[in-house]
Amino acid sequence: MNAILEIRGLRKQFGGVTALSGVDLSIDEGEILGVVGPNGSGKTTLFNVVTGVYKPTAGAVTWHGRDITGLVAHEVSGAGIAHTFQQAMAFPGLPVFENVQIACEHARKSARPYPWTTPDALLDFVGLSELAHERAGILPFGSLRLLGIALALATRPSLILLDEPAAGLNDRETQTLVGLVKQFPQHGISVCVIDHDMKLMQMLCRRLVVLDFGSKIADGLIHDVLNDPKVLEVYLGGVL
Ligand SMILES: Nc1ncnc2c1ncn2[C@@H]1O[C@H](COP(=O)(O)OP(=O)(O)OP(=O)(O)O)[C@@H](O)[C@H]1O
Repeated sequence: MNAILEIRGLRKQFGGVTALSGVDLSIDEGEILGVVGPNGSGKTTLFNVVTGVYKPTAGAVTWHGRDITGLVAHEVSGAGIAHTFQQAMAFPGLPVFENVQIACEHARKSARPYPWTTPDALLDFVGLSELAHERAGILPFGSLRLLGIALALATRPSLILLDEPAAGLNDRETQTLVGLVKQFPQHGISVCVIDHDMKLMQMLCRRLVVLDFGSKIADGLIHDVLNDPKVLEVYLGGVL
């Protein structure tokens, strides 16, 4: 496979806390990669360091062969990497449509054909057209998550990092989310998804990475990883 993102020796220290202790990871073109791990294992920090929210303490991030280590968030977004957050990042006082419109106005220039170039197309894709004129702040939780996806897609990414996209969603909303995310690769968008929900991971991912205390302890086909004794030990009595 062709790696589009390569992470080498990534380390992040918060004072005395080592959130990432030298992680190597690659994401292939067209794949949906899952990242799991117990609370505090460094998953969100990994996304935050890749997307420029935090600067790494050491290590390198390469995107399509270009060193993007330490770029700030808008530069990473401009390079084609989008990020959805555990907490929705919409403007709560503005209508849904305007939220998406603002994001579309900041879309990067990309020569690649893109299926969702207008707010209407994005809202239609995520199923929020009927709520276009509601204030984002009054949306139910599941709809807010879908808005977060529309905002990320509006930037025209070729890689999207999803941080616990199904947390708090009911089964129907989770199925909707899975249906959307599975379409991304056919539109040239690779995916890396963090979640605690192994059923979700099995629906979405072929490959799974496991972090524990800031280190990668497994990386392989999801079936193999979920049967790896090291992984079972980490999750013993837990979510597996
Ligand atoms: N801004 C910060 N300042 C200080 N410590 C932090 C900060 N962000 C994360 N940490 C610490 O780094 C470690 C990894 O946290 P992180 O949020 O990346 O884990 P996680 O795997 O995403 O956890 P969860 O599954 O609970 O979201 C934890 O010990 C956390 O307390």
